[in-house]
Amino acid sequence: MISSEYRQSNAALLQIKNVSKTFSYADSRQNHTVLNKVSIDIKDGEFVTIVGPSGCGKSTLLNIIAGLEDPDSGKILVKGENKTSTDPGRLVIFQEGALFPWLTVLENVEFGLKLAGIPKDEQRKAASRFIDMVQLSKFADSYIYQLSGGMKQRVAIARALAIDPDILLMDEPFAALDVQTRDMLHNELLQIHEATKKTILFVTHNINEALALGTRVIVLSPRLGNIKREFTVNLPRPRDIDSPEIALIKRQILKELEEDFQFARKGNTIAGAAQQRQI
Ligand SMILES: Nc1ncnc2c1ncn2[C@@H]1O[C@H](COP(=O)(O)OP(=O)(O)OP(=O)(O)O)[C@@H](O)[C@H]1O
Repeated sequence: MISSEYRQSNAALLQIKNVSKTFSYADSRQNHTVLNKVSIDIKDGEFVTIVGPSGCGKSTLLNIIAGLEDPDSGKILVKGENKTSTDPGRLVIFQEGALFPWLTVLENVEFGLKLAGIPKDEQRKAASRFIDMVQLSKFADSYIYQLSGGMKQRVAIARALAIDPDILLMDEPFAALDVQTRDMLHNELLQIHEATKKTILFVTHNINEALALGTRVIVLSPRLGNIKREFTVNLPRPRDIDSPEIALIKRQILKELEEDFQFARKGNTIAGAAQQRQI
């Protein structure tokens, strides 16, 4: 829960400060610097999308923010507090919802609440509220294996919301779904954002998805291991992805990424780029 003083202070809820991460490989002499001093401030209630080509470090950044992975240097601050491990205040929803197939929808959503020691009747009340919010009330007693991919992702969203995190971290949660289901879930997620005012950080390699959802779109570059450019999208949502305004921003994003696509096609890494600059 965020205090009213904190809301009034207008400070960033989440601060990513100079985060760097390099992976080394036993079978290769080359290291791969995926994130190179990345800094982002996110305010309470913002819906920020991060877009970038496959392999640019989106998941690595999200995992570091969630406390699932350690940065080599840099810090993650939430409400000004340094965070170094996972906690229910920062929850990730993955592409595969990571649900328990042997439990029902209701039991899955109640699970985290049970772990948090919430009394049984409150568990039921909170779980039912969020199952209703993702429009799955009729399926509360269904088992996960009986659900479609889109329904599973709705359960994952309900389960995360029930725990009332400060920040919802979403790692390409709709990437495996068909286009119609994805569009439907975009609209549902926007309604949920409107209703709950949760802070959401959503990563995707899909520019349309980033532009449909985000009030701010951050373009991550694998060549820089950092932010290439940031766009504020001051257009009402739900948005018409084919509108001239969106098409204009999309062209700008593609232009920003063109260099990176060429760079990635050559199989380069940031370490390689640094070496090239020295030559
Ligand atoms: N644990 C790890 N060990 C070694 N290399 C890793 C590890 N995790 C990620 N990488 C490498 O870091 C780079 C960035 O990976 P990451 O998954 O963060 O990218 P991404 O932008 O999320 O890609 P995608 O859109 O395909 O999911 C990739 O080259 C990947 O192979």
